[in-house]
Amino acid sequence: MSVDEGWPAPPAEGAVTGRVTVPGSKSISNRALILAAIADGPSNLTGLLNARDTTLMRSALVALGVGITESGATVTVTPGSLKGPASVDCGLAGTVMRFVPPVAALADGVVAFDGDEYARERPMDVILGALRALGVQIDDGGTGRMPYSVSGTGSVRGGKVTLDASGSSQFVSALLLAGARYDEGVDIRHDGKPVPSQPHLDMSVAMLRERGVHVDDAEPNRWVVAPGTVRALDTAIEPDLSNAAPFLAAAVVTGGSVTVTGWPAATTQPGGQLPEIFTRLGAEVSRDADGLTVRGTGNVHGCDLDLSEVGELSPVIAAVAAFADGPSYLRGIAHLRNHETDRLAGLEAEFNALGGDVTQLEDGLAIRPKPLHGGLFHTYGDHRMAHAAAVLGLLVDGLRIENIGTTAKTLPEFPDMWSGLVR
Ligand SMILES: O=C(O)C1=C[C@@H](OP(=O)(O)O)[C@@H](O)[C@H](O)C1
Ligand SMILES: C=C(OP(=O)(O)O)C(=O)O
Repeated sequence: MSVDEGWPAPPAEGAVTGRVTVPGSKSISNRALILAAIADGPSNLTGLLNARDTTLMRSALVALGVGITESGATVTVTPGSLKGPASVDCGLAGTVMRFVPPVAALADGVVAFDGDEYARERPMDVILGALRALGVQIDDGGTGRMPYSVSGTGSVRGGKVTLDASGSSQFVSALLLAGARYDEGVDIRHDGKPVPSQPHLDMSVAMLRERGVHVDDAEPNRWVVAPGTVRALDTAIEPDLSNAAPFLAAAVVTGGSVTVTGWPAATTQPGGQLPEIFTRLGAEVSRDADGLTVRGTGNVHGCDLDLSEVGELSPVIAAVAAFADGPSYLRGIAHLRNHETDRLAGLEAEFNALGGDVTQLEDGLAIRPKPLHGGLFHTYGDHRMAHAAAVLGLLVDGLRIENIGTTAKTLPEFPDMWSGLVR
């Protein structure tokens, strides 16, 4: 058996300076694919992310009977009549394991879902329970987890459903995205602690409205999707701003300057909050026609940050905070325990193994900066743990990243792009 000795994280030789172009947003790409698959005609998608999560989404939709072809930079999605039997591999993709079952419910036949070993740990009970309440037959052996199968009859009644989406916004987005195709549409109420990741909910609603679907989200914790057609739409996908985060962070911690090209003027991505977050951490942010530029000032400030809306940015922010002039508190992110790994436990364990002082809070992390030493940083199959490790490795000699290949979940080019920027 070969032992993974880890990818030597390139140390910064000085201030990291450069320009980076990141590929398409995972969250927009997978929503665009789902919505195109249930639309009233073919859609042409450009700038679609090509990574493990989008490949899994494409395969899932093709297995259900959707046509997907590629010509140059354009991916054309042609809706077909949705049919089982089919098997869907979800890998570790939350957007596949949560967003595809509500679409599979519209298929005629049985659709079986499975995924990576750790995917079986990610909660599914809320979305499976909601689908049952909307009239869908699901078999999960009573576990509320993967593997499960959805037995569709070609249509879904839909209607009212109450759920607790405090564990993941994806439970709500999943129903929103397919709901217009249900006979009665869908009327979702959330009952529980706050739903995280508001930008991702806004993204779902905005993308539905762009395709002519009527969504009423005026009442807090309630979303009503009218039954109707999802219009086909040719779409250009924005760059993935969450994947831009580690590159910008490199400027923050080394006192350098990094520009991410094509930064959208307006966005529903959580990364839209990065300018404000990096400013609070001590950096200077500017934008021009070329993109967004973050300049490190030589000082990183310890901060108390509520990251509940932007949880997926937390690992990289934690890495920046490890070099701050005082402690930082990252709050509102208890749901990170449900991500690709238990990110709070993972960040605590791995930072502390390098000599750090990180403790889990009930809903987040306390990070007290300390001198760190090298070692093997475990990623737990989590792309964003690898991003965090790479940021640490800029200033910590001898840091090696176990399974750097895990970055292929959303950015297969990460190791090359990172080495290209840092060296
Ligand atoms: O809808 C989406 O595309 C996502 C929603 C968020 O999930 P949670 O609300 O579970 O954090 C986010 O963290 C994930 O990376 C992508
Ligand atoms: C939480 C994440 O992914 P997923 O879509 O698998 O939930 C993430 O990318 O940070």
